[in-house]
Amino acid sequence: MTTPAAVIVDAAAYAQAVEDAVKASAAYYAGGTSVLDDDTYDRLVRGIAAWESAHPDEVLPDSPTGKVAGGAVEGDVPHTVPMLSLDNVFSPEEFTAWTASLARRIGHDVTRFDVEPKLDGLAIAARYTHGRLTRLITRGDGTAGEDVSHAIGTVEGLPAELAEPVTVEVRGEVLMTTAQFEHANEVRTAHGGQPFANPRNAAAGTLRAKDRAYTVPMTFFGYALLPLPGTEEALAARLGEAAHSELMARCAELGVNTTAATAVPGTTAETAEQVLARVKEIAALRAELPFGIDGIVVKADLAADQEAAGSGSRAPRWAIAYKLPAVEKITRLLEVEWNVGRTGIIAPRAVLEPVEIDGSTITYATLHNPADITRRDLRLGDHVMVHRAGDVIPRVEAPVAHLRTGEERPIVFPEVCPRCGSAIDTSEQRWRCENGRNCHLVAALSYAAGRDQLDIEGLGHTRVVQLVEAGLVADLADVFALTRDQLLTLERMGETSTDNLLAAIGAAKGQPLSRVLCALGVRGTGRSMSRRIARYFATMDHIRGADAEAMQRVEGIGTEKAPSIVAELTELAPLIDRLAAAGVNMTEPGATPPVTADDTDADTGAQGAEPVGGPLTGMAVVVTGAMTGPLEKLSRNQMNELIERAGGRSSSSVSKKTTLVVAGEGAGSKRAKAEDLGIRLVTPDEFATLVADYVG
Ligand SMILES: NC(=O)c1ccc[n+]([C@@H]2O[C@H](COP(=O)([O-])OP(=O)(O)OC[C@H]3O[C@@H](n4cnc5c(N)ncnc54)[C@H](O)[C@@H]3O)[C@@H](O)[C@H]2O)c1
Ligand SMILES: [Zn+2]
Repeated sequence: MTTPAAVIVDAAAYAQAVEDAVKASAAYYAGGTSVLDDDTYDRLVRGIAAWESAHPDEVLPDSPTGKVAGGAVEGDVPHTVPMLSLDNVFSPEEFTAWTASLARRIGHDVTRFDVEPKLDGLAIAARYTHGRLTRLITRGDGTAGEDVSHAIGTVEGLPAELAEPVTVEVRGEVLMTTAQFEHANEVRTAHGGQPFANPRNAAAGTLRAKDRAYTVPMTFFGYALLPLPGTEEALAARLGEAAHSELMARCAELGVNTTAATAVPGTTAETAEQVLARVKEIAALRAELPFGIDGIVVKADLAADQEAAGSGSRAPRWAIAYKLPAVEKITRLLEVEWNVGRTGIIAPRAVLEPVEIDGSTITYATLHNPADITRRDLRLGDHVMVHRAGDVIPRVEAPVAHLRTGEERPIVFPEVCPRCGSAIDTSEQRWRCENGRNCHLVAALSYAAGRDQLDIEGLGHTRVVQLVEAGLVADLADVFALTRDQLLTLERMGETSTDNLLAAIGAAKGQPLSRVLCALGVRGTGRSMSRRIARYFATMDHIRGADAEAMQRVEGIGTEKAPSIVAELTELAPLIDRLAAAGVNMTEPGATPPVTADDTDADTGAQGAEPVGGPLTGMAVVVTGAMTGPLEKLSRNQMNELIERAGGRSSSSVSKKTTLVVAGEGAGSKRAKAEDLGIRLVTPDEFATLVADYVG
């Protein structure tokens, strides 16, 4: 489950890797500003360890291996008992091997195990004198830590006063819950500071910061309880003999927060199998926990077993961290897309430089809502911490602000609905298209009525919204059923505009099949594809009769597109029937249906659709510049329709395959390219003469 170690090829690369790791580690523990994500750091250290085991004589004194905190941290407050790190296992096999070696070391199977979540924060020692919290100390290098008593009062779960006036040290993890992290970044950016990349970094940076103008809460979970020099003798003896599970219960009695209060309480287990079953359970709950965990800690429960196992300089031998795959990686935020959901919610989505997290390549991540983007101070081009756990949709945790170059750009929020163009309701955190559930309908109808489709003048966006809101249309066929009386009930709809609109709707019924097809908005069939399909099949009946194989005979439709077009047309069948019943034209002028196998040899079938004998037969034509003369009023789409009626193929770019370029006034680069390639050029007037029989 781990990513491979970084490959170190020589001594110079090794020295560089050591330097990089120590630097990253120092930044990580000091203020949570490492340039590496944990997975990358761990890979680097595994690479260093691999090189060192092959070159044991060349190990550098600075090497992070075998040291608490990679040797990058120091402290001046000595610990009574070292605060160590933990060794890792990554699989059930490695775990079972660990239990076996521990059994060998202590001379019998471990009597009982504790299984606890491995909280992803920082270790801290909290000293209580006669029940009062007097000192907070970081882990440091394990022997001595740093005094961070200034943080007393900001850590939930670590009471100022215990339930009993005892002198003890509580050890545990300080972290930020997801909610605390969000809050911390909000407060921080509001004060002009830079956001933290993730909760772990936020806890590290916050714990060590002194004299902040603001305080942000953190949370503590205890996982050890031990005597101090001032502890009453009997109590010290009891603590020294107690099993870990008993100490945890004692912690809770004293008023200290422990994992007992969470969805993943520490439990005990008798066998390695039971431990592994519990590991699975905790791993499955990981994605839903309100705080981060990076593994499961397994400990020998009994003090006697722990004592028999002893400790190394970096880690105890009676405990192990069963690591879970990394759920966070650093990558770049390339773009933000705005998608409109079924209910009209407009949700931002991050487009990322692809990054692999736990075996999956992540390209998109949710950003929740616009306020969230502002709160996180995210910018395009930012390095971002991306989080993905289980099957939950990946999310952008925060920018990695200390990696900014100054080239980052602000994220532009949409001013109108990106789908239907209506206004956006921004009164809630989640923005919503004012058309709500009708957004899709408004977009679909506006598109169908557009100039290049049914070209219904007077049926612009505002009018469509009005019709939909009045409940007069629920699909395209309803437009053709509108009555004069219905239209007259609408606001700002006088007699003249009503009659004009009805006339335009009437005229739209005569549009060629290619435009009717385009108006249906079948995915993968824009203007030119709709024309090709319509010219090939000539009638809607033939189009609907085509299976995927027949559909593929149309130029540009491959094995992927064909079935989806066929399927969508089947879905649209009731709508198409109603359109036809309303008198909408379903044939393509000038095209002849393909000859089918029923009529003649199957072999000739494919040729059937090519319009025969037009003046542009076999030609690839590009139109550029402004049209004049008889062609003046034609839009580019209408020009393309004309070309295809006359037997040619229309294209928007000039290439070696182009046979003719119609260059009007103001033609620029396309004309120049045609000249370069020696392609035949004609003026709009010459072209109009050439296709005279097909104009209008
Ligand atoms: N990104 C970076 O640049 C960078 C640099 C250095 C270290 N790191 C990360 O830090 C980790 C190694 O450092 P480490 O030694 O601080 O921690 P560790 O992951 O090796 O584990 C030891 C720590 O686990 C914690 N812990 C959580 N729950 C516990 C429980 N129930 N019982 C006991 N301990 C518990 C304690 O703080 C303890 O000190 C690695 O995962 C590494 O990726 C990252
Ligand atoms: Zn909309």
